[in-house]
Amino acid sequence: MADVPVSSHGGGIAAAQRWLRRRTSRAADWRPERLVAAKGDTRVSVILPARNEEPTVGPIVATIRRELVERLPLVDEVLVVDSHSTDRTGAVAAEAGARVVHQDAVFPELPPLPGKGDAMWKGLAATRGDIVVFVDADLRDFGPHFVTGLLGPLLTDPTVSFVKGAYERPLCLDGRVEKGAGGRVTELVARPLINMFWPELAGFVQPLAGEYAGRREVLELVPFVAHYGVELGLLVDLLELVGLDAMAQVDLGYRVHKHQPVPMLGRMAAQIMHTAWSRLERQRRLVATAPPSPALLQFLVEDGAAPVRVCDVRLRERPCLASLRVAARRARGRRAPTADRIGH
Ligand SMILES: O=c1ccn([C@@H]2O[C@H](COP(=O)(O)OP(=O)(O)O[C@H]3O[C@H](CO)[C@@H](O)[C@H](O)[C@H]3O)[C@@H](O)[C@H]2O)c(=O)[nH]1
Ligand SMILES: O=C(O)[C@H](O)COP(=O)(O)O
Repeated sequence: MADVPVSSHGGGIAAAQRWLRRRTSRAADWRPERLVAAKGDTRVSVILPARNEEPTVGPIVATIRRELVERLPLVDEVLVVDSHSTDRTGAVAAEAGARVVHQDAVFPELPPLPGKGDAMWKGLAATRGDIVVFVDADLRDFGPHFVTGLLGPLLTDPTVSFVKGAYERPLCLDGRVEKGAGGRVTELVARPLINMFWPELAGFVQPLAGEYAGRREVLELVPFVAHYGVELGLLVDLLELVGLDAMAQVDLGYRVHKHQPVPMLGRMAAQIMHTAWSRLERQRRLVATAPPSPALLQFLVEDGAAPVRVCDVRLRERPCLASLRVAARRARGRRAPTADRIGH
């Protein structure tokens, strides 16, 4: 494929390249002892959304507790949000020392929603940290540098609001390891979409990485897409809210995780496309005559047959937590005017 001449790159790509040089660091740049000194009174919460991650959630939680709670006082709370698991994820996480909440037990008055983004939003609501770190619960090679790397820019630079993990992603299938071949939805869907519509974000090496951290005051001001669109939604919304220079990325090295089957990746891709559509509409860059179809018809080859399945991939999202808290306070004020108002 021919290179595009530099002069015809939009300003967005040029901004992304400048940002890449200025705002990218490596996990090894952030010595944990230096971070403990920089932390002061800042409280740090680590949240793991987890659905059926019995084999990996325990070692991840145990490592965080041993290295970053007991050996070094860097992390103040570790929360696992059990996202409708049907295995022993919750029990294993609790045995390893995490606080565990069930996704639907947070804001039980709201209609339940499935999905990773919803689990993260519930985790944000159920924790107190000034800085919140999200880590996927299916990592096979987890080390404390995943957390310390993400905390580095946030604990040492008040102008940074959000930090995303970057890494090399092998594809490990059937005992074979293919270097750089992982992240199929990233490469085939998310990266092209980002370059087309939000080129300033093109410097994020792993825009769909599930490992990232942010300041609560900022994370509570953006909505969370309930499904796998959550990563793209957050990047686009945070770009609008805080600007590119308040975002950073940290190279965390190498990441091995549980690969999902292709039909599942198809659904993930569709959810990401719906998220992109919603942001383009919200930013008034798309005037649609009709909404996109919420259905994805898939052909699943099972036992030699090819059953057809229709999946609902429409966008569902949770509002920004800050607005929900204001609404809840108002409602409480209406119900119990005297006690509530005197106390606050
Ligand atoms: O309904 C769900 C689905 C997943 N998860 C958890 O979310 C994490 C990531 O999910 P996974 O299914 O392993 O996603 P990947 O196939 O690894 O997808 C990548 O791309 C997704 C789309 O952006 C991101 O959400 C992921 O973090 C990123 O790792 C894991 O801890 C899951 O257990 C939930 O908590 N609830
Ligand atoms: O981030 C992605 O692109 C998806 O999670 C798929 O990742 P995989 O190709 O490494 O399974």
